[in-house]
Amino acid sequence: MASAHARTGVVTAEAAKRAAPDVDAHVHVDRLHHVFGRGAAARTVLGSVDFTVARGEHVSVVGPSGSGKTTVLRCVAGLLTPTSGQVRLDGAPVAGPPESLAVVFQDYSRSLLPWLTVRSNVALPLRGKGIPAPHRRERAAEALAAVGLKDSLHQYPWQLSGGMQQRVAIARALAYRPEVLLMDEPFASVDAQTRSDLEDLVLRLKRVYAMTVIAVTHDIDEAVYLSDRVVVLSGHPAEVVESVPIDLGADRDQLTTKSDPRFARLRARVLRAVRH
Ligand SMILES: Nc1ncnc2c1ncn2[C@@H]1O[C@H](COP(=O)(O)OP(=O)(O)OP(=O)(O)O)[C@@H](O)[C@H]1O
Repeated sequence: MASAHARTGVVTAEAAKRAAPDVDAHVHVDRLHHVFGRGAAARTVLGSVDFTVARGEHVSVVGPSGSGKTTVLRCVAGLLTPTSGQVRLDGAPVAGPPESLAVVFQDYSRSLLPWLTVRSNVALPLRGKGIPAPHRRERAAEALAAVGLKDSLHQYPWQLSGGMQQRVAIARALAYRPEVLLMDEPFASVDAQTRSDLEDLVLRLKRVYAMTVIAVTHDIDEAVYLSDRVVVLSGHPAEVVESVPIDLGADRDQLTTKSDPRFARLRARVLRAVRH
C-alpha cells in the first residue's frame, strides 16, 4: 500500500525524520510505547516517546510524578521490553542489558553488598567482563579515587555515610567504563549539601570520562545545572513535550551558574513545560 506522502508526493519533515534513522545518535529512543497490565487492568504509560542522545551528551529526563520516566530508563537499560517501539544503541536495537551500559539507582543501600568491602563492591561487576583479579582491584581503586574515596577501599558500605555510599555506587559504574551511564534519581536520598557535592562530582567526571549520560530526576534545578539538554515528558500517556537545549557552556559551578539569568530563564522554561 502506498504511504500518504508517496501518494501526494509531499514528504513532511516529520515523515523524513522517521524514515531516516538518526545516524549521529548514540542512543535513539524510538517511538516507545508501553502498556502495563492486560484487559480491563491495562494502563498505557508511554504513548510514543521519541528522543535521541548524541555521544557524550548529558540528557536529563523530567516530567510529572508517575509520568513514566523510570519506565523509559528501564527500556533503555534493556530491563523492560516495550509494547512497541524500540531503543537503539549505536543503531543496534536493545534486546537485553547492553554490555556498554551501566546504571546508578537511587537506592544505594540496596545496591551495595554489605558483606563486601568498598573495593570489592566496585570490582564485582568486572568479573563478568573476564578481567583478571589484579586488574579488577586496580580499576576499582582508580574509580574510587576519582570519586574522592581513595581512603575507604577497605571499609564496608555500612561504615560510610549515605553520600559516600552513593559515591561508591557511582565508582562502581565508572570502573565498568560504560559508554552510556544511566542514572535514576541518583541523589534523591541524600541531604542538600551532599547532593550539590555529588552534582559537581558528576560534572567533573563527565569531562574526564566523556560518557553519554541519561539521568531521570524530579529536580529541575539539577537537570538544568547538569545537562546539555532536558527532555520533558507529559503526563499520561507520556510523550516528549519539549526538548530544551541547555546552552550554559561546559564550565559550571553552583554559585555562578545558578545565579546566571540564563539559568533562571532555562529553569522557568522547563518548569512551564512540566506543568503544561
Ligand atoms: N511493573 C509495573 N506494573 C504496573 N504498573 C507499573 C509498573 N511499573 C510502573 N508502573 C506504573 O507506570 C507509571 C509510571 O511509572 P514510572 O515509575 O515509570 O514513573 P516516574 O515518572 O518515574 O515516577 P516518579 O516520578 O514518581 O518516580 C506509574 O503509574 C506506575 O505505577
